[in-house]
Order: sequence, then structure tokens, then C-alpha cells
Amino acid sequence: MGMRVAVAGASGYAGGELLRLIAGHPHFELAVATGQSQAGSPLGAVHPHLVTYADHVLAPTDPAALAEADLVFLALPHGESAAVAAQLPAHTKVVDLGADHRLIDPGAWTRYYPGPHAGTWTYGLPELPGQRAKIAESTRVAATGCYAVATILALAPLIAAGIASPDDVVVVASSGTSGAGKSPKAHLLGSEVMGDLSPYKVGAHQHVPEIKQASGARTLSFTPVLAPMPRGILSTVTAKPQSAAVDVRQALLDAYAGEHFVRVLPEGRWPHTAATFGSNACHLQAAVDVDSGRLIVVSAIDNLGKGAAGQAVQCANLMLGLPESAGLSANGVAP
Ligand SMILES: NC(=O)C1=CN([C@@H]2O[C@H](COP(=O)(O)OP(=O)(O)OC[C@H]3O[C@@H](n4cnc5c(N)ncnc54)[C@H](OP(=O)(O)O)[C@@H]3O)[C@@H](O)[C@H]2O)C=CC1
Ligand SMILES: CC(=O)N[C@@H](CCC(=O)OP(=O)(O)O)C(=O)O
Repeated sequence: MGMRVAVAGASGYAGGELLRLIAGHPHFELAVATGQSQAGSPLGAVHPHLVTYADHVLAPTDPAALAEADLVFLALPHGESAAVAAQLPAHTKVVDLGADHRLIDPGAWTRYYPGPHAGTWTYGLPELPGQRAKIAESTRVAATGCYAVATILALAPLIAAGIASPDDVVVVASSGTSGAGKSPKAHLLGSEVMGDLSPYKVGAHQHVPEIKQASGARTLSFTPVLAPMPRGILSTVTAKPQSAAVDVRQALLDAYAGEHFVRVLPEGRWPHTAATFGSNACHLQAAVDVDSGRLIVVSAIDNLGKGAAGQAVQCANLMLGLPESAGLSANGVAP
């Protein structure tokens, strides 16, 4: 007997990737898929790549219909998921891909997001120490932000091991355009994005408090860059060492030994976003800067995979008592 899952926001990019993963999941059955402006449309018209659900019609986002599922994925714009979640029965399992329930500090929420803070759910990053068990026993899980997961996986083990200073962490990260969602935006016009790299939200990105909360960083400068590709995040994290001789790569290997989706690459090979496309993988590599002595970790993910839908399915598997990697792959699509 399969688990019935629902996707709210199924017409968006993250929702579409959830549907793709659900279609290939050995234990999931799609109960409801909802949209807002596209409610009433068949999925074949919205996501032509998803032939499994071509005739499935998008429903409006009605909590009563979502509540019929064993687990609900919320892939709604920031600020919209809290109201929907509040109308779902307490026993209904929910994974929110939005930011509404990620932050513990209401002050941090108010600095970066509009509207009131909705409260805090279990943070959905299974590879953090102790987090896998917490996710498995939770009915409400807040999946990670896309830049946040790439950066936290690179940084958290170094701070936890006392290798990197939690102060003066510097992150520059590039994202593909699907990170900005599907609704039309002037800065995402194809003719302007192609052939261009552009920084945005400089010094004021909303993932800063999330990265600090989950990695233990105290002061962090984060600069996001929009890259002319549909998917992928490459995060370059640099931090001050806490001691004279440190083996950063070994610290990452120790932290992620036995992890199926996080891979520290062989020495001399650096992460490429293209190698993670379509997968739930995170690729890492580390070095020490010969001039400044700063520790450098580079991390690559697919923002719609480990950065969104893949991570959400990994959490859902844990919450439903299924094998953690069911329906997910560490292998990407290339070229
Ligand atoms: N894109 C990414 O890489 C990542 C996204 N996320 C998070 O996932 C969530 C969805 O993002 P993404 O898929 O990119 O966004 P999209 O803009 O592509 O999709 C948004 C979805 O929400 C629906 N929607 C829009 N407005 C409302 C509303 N007022 N009430 C209910 N539903 C509404 C849209 O329906 P319709 O199209 O029918 O109007 C669509 O299905 C966001 O919270 C985002 O932060 C998290 C990690 C990474
Ligand atoms: C390219 C681009 O615009 N990316 C978005 C990612 C935000 C997003 O969707 O973030 P969550 O992961 O928090 O849900 C941004 O930088 O705001």
C-alpha cells in the first residue's frame, strides 16, 4: 500500500520537481496537486515533461483536500504556507519547502521577511548531527533554503570540529535562475540573463540567519550571484582557521562518512553544478588558501534537488518510516 502525498504549489518549479520525484517513488502515490492561477489546468499543459500526470488536473489549494493525504508538501511562496499549514489536522505530516518555519529567532525573521513569524518547525537537514532522528519523529518539518543547504553542508562540520572560526565567514554563491521561481520577473528575461553574471541582494540575503542558525557561524558575509543556467548552486565558503595545521578535507570526510547524498570528491577534483543536475547529491571539496591561510570549501547542489524537492522527499521518507533514499538518486544527468 503506497503513501498518499499531496503537493501544494505543484505548478511551480519546486512543485514540478516534487511531482517528478513522486512519479518515480516506489512508495508514493499522488493524491492532490494544487495551483493558484493555474488551478483547473491539466499538469500536461503546465509541466510538459511530466507525462505520468499529464491528465491530472491542478486543484485549488484547499486545506480540506490536502488533509486527505498522509503527507503534504507545501511548495508555496514565502509567507503563504503558514496559513495553509495552520488549517491542516495536527496529525497530518507536512514538509514545508518555504522559509516560513525555518528560523528559531523571530527577530531574524522580521529582519529578512515580511509579515509575522509563523513559528519554528524541525529543520529538515538530515545530515546535521542528531537531526535525522528528530526529523523521523516530527509531523512538521521545514526543509532548507537552497543556498543555505549548500553552504551549511560545507561549513557546519568545520565549525563543529573547532577547525574554522565562527567569525568572519565569507560566502559567495552562484545560483541558476530556477532558484527565483517560475513567475515572470524582469531580471530573469532570457535575453538579459544569458551571457551575464550578476550579484543581487548584496549584503542582505534572507538565507544568512538560516545559515548562521544551522552552522554555528556568528558573523557571515553572503553574496549571491545569478548565473545563466536553469539549475544548480555553487557555494564557495571561506573561513579563518582556528589552529595552525588543519586537514579540512579529512574533517569533511569524517563528518559525512556513510552519508549517501553528500560526497567529498577525490583530491584535486572540484565540484561542478552540472554533475549534480537532477540528483539529490551535494559535492564538496576543500583546500587551504596558500596566501591568506583561509579555509576554502566549495559545494555544489541542484537547487531543485538537494536544495528543494529532493531534500523534502528525503525528509518525508524519514517521517513516513521509509528508506531515506527511496525515490531519490545521488546520480545526476549529464551532459
Ligand atoms: N526554486 C527553488 O530553487 C527553491 C524554492 N524553494 C521554496 O519553494 C517554494 C516554491 O518556490 P518555487 O517553486 O520556486 O516558486 P514558483 O513561483 O515557481 O511556484 C509558486 C507556486 O505557488 C503557487 N502560488 C502562488 N501564489 C500563491 C498564493 N498566494 N497562494 C497559494 N499558492 C500560490 C503558484 O501557483 P500558480 O503558478 O498556479 O499561480 C505555484 O504553484 C518557495 O517557498 C521557495 O522559497 C525552496 C528551495 C529552493
Ligand atoms: C536565484 C534566486 O533568486 N534565488 C532565490 C532563492 C530563494 C528561495 O527560493 O529560497 P528558499 O530556498 O529560501 O526557499 C533568492 O536568492 O532569493
